[in-house]
Amino acid sequence: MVQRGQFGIKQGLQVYCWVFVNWLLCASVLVCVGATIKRDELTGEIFVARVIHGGLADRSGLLYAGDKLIEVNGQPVEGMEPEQVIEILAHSHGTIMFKLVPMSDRPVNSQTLLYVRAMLDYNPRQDPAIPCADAGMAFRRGDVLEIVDQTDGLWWQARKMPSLSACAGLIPSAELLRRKQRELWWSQPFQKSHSNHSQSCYSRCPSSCYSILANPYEEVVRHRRHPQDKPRLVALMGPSGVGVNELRRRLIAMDPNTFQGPVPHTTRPRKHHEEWGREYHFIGRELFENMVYNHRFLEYGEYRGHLYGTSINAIKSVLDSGKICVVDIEPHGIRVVRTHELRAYIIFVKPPSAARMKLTRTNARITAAGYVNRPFREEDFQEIEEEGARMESQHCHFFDHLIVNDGLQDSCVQLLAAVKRAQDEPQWVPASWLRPTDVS
Ligand SMILES: Nc1ncnc2c1ncn2[C@@H]1O[C@H](COP(=O)(O)OP(=O)(O)OP(=O)(O)O)[C@@H](O)[C@H]1O
Repeated sequence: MVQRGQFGIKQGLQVYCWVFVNWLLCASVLVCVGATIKRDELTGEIFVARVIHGGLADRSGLLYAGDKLIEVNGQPVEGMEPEQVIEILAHSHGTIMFKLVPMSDRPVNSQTLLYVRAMLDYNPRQDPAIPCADAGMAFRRGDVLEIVDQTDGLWWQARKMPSLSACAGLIPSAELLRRKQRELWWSQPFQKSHSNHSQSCYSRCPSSCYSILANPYEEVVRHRRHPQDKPRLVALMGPSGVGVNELRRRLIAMDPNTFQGPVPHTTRPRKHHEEWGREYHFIGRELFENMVYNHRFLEYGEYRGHLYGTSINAIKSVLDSGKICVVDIEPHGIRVVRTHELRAYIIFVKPPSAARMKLTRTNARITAAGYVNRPFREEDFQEIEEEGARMESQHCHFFDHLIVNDGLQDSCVQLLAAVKRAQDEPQWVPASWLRPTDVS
């Protein structure tokens, strides 16, 4: 708890008294005050470097970035190192008195809030460059952050959403992250071994490194689909064998008037009982290859000399009909469905432990492109678990929801609830989806 008082203004000097009750000592006491300080190397003067948004100093409205610190508890601070000032504060009990010269033009805070999704992990405790690690905020890939202050080009202030704490923390700006990631990326090929390095505060992206370099934070907005809008595409992703197809089949079977899969294209000849556009869109190889060339497929492959694929147009025609299109995707399909056009809600189907799968998959069969159809072996469960962990660690920042496919019944209930939320409730979506002029 803190009480404060403005003691006086004299010849441009202001004296503030801060009384701390139930004082909690932390490594850098200025974190309690909610401000960081810096020293002008030419003059030796100490300045308030930044005021942490929502912190004590900010809420009091008494300290501003740029104010010159003259005395702390009666001790002149000019010429001191910032650490020495912090030392004085650390030994203060009950009352802290600041004497300072306020900066001449105190800024009016006119910043608009920005929301971003982090595309990488960050740990201020492992970042030697951060001005004050205690004031830093750790985050993980996929976290949505509210950027409350971008005054400093290198260090932003942010809160993690949903925001429970009123106080913001320091995070590296997009520009600083781009710089750091570039340095890290360039330095890696010249290092002999990766195993004995101390862990970096910026975890290097394992894939699509270039796009993460360009955009370490993706701007997002909270958006609720209008009832008249097309439904959102639902994309299920998971390691082969986890049960993605089973869940998709069951969802569609539960309510075929609401859910539908896209009709695939194939170059194989039509059988007499098949109808064009019902089982498949039957097309010639030349047209199929042309569609591949023009990136019109979410995915495609060859089986016994014939091409098969799921086209973007087939997905769009389900959505245009007002039904919720449900597809399964591989990791490379993420960028195809995460667009202004398809606006996919991505659900990761995560395997339970190999031991749990061994118990629950006793009657299950592993199938792969018509070549394999056999009961699961113990090593299959191990592989599914490992592949699931790999997928999650590499792509978790793109997942809107995660379901652990343990019991099938329970997973179906969870899936249905998630799909309903995706259509009816506000979700964080890339801001570019709502700006028609942006290329997504
Ligand atoms: N939760 C579950 N409990 C028991 N069996 C399950 C569960 N989920 C899926 N299965 C069974 O596991 C087998 C594999 O599932 P499915 O074919 O859906 O895998 P998949 O993830 O689509 O893999 P692939 O992409 O290789 O086809 C099927 O026999 C399915 O019925």
